[in-house]
Amino acid sequence: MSEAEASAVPPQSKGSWMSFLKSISSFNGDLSSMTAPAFILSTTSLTEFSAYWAEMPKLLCAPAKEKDPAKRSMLVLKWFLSTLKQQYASRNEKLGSEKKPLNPFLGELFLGKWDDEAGTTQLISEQVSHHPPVTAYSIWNSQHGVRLQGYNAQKASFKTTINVRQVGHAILHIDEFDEDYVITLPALHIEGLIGGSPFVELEGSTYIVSTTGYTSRIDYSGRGWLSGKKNTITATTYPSGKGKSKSDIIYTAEGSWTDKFVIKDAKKNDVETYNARNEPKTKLSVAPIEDQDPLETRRAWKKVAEAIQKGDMNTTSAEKSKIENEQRELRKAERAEGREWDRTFFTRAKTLPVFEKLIKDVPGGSLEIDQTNGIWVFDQEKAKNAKPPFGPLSREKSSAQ
Ligand SMILES: CC(C)CCC[C@@H](C)[C@H]1CC[C@H]2[C@@H]3CC=C4C[C@@H](O)CC[C@]4(C)[C@H]3CC[C@]12C
Repeated sequence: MSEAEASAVPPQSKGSWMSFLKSISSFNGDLSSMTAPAFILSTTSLTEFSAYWAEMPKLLCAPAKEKDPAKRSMLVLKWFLSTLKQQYASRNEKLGSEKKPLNPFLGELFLGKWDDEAGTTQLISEQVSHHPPVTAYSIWNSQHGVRLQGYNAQKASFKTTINVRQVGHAILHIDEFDEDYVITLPALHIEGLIGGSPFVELEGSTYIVSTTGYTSRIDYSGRGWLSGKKNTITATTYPSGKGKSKSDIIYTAEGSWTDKFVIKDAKKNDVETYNARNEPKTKLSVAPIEDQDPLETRRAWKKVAEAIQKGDMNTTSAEKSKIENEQRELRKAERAEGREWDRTFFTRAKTLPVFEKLIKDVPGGSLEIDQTNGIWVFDQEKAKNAKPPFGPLSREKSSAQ
């Protein structure tokens, strides 16, 4: 980096930033094992990221009201594209750069709900694995009969920058039509590392494959690519399955996932426009910390978050160590008793039939069970029986009255 180039690295952190950059050029792929300088640490744990899927509940629920399956797949595409800005650019916008999230402990929970014109939309997010780190979530709106569930892990590699491939998927279910949409997750890399203000750029392609017989493919590109513009997306929706042709495109989407995009039909008429800058978000409500269970993320990480906020690295690492030691003890006890940590809301499944069926339409798509410590599904029984203060279901009831 030239002297003249602007740097977001605080003067007193220059040295630690340089050694951090050096250390990642030889790291082993486990993002959680990376140690980073204080100014780049986030006070938010990855379990909270699941909320990005539904900060605009209206868009998530919109497909459930559409009778035509082709239009429904277009509305699912619109909702998916609308989540990208929250997922991949919101820390940037709020904090000035991407930051290193807290690495969730096994069993960590994040519970909340959105109340707005779409009714109540519930969120349950749980860290279902620590080695490798895997976060599972279930998001549902009973009034509209939509349910989203999924889980994800990250595989990182270093080649000029941090490159991250996401392992995992999301599945959207619409009750009214008893249909499913399997959603794959984009690969990303980090830009702006040298200057100390990292941000995410998406790359490659992802798919939304549906039991209705329509597939959307989304292509991501950035500055160095054909379009030359950052955060570019182009997508097409086409019929899938035997005897169908991918070139029989029924919808296209084009634009930017942080700005505007347009969806057109086969006759090139605009059918939907979206402006990420204007779209109103609904605030997620989370129980006050004192009412939360000790497994809930904001309660569990409170002291660490406060120490990070103050820039107090000694307390940060002391409080982090407390959590890590406690976790080590728990694992030790489980091993000694020959059992495994009982996840609060999710269970391991042997197979995932819908996924296996639909993923055939995704080039190279597979469950990669070995990368996620299993197949994770939301367990309705566990959720029903969850005792307060977990009771997101009881929280749902009390709020509906
Ligand atoms: C910022 C630099 C210094 C450190 C790198 C931090 C890494 C661990 C961060 C940067 C961007 C982050 C990703 C940003 C967005 C998402 C989408 C979400 O649905 C799952 C987690 C996932 C995939 C994050 C995983 C962790 C991540 C890859």
